[in-house]
Amino acid sequence: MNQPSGNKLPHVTTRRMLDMKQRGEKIAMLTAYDYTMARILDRSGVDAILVGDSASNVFAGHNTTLPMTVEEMIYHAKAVVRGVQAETRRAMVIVDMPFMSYQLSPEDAVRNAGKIMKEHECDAVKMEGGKVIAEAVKRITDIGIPVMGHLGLMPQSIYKYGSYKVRAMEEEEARQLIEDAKIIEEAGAFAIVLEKIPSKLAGEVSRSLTIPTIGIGAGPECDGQVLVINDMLGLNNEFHPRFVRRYADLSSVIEQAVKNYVDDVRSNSFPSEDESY
Ligand SMILES: Nc1nc(=O)c2c([nH]1)NC[C@@H]1CN(c3ccc(C(=O)N[C@@H](CCC(=O)O)C(=O)O)cc3)CN21
Ligand SMILES: CC(C)C(=O)C(=O)O
Ligand SMILES: [Mg+2]
Repeated sequence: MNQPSGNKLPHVTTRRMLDMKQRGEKIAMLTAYDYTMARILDRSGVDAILVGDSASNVFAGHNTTLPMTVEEMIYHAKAVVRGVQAETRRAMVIVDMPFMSYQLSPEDAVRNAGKIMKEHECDAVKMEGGKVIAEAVKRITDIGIPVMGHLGLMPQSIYKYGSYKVRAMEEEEARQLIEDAKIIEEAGAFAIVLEKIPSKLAGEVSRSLTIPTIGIGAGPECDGQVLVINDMLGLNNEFHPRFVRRYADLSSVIEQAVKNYVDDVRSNSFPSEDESY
């Protein structure tokens, strides 16, 4: 059935993600921040595209994700949604709620989640935290907005941790994480990102939940994986923690192409007659 707007719903839905977990099919997610990249990702068959607040680092050049605003997230999300709509709209588009857009109160969280959902046609929002944000997660899912959780290393809390080291290495924090995962599932989340925690713990959490876990630096026992697109394409080679697998070396490709262009301009070999009117 066609939507009244003429826009299609995504092929991958929260329901489909749950089915994938039950069938043991892994979920492949990547981040994107713009139209061009979103088109390529959707065409390539990725299951979900995360408009991450990592845009703060890789797009805007900040040191942390904290400066990102709701308006900036919406700007990126709109571009990404246009990208998947230009393709088959297969992938789900999930948008990170930025720092301080859901921590203040459940009311504020609902307002901001609603704003993010209303301004474009993304499919879900993502929020970092356990017990503390459970009420907000429940309120947001209750009004019909799918929520993805995010536990383990939570970059919006980096000033509390003081480093990007592996989380939940100790018994107490691991126990807390298992409990938080359960709480976020019960609050209504459809999936949970597990960032930079031991594989064994991620496996335990994945088996204890009905909803899928999406890991980043959390080992092979998660129900899916996510990476920042710039990292996996080798666009910023300075950032290379062990959980990043580099599938391309695009920074070298771009550097060489730009060098060639600069040489061609300087030597007057670009543009040619064919490239002129
Ligand atoms: N480009 C990029 N990729 C990411 O995965 C990412 C972002 N940015 N920004 C938001 C968060 C922050 N994330 C991070 C940041 C650092 C490490 C990390 O492993 N850093 C150091 C180790 C730090 C330590 O052990 O003290 C490293 O090995 O590079 C991991 C995830 C994940 N997210
Ligand atoms: C690393 C992923 C999970 C994320 O939250 C982001 O890109 O902002
Ligand atoms: Mg994020």
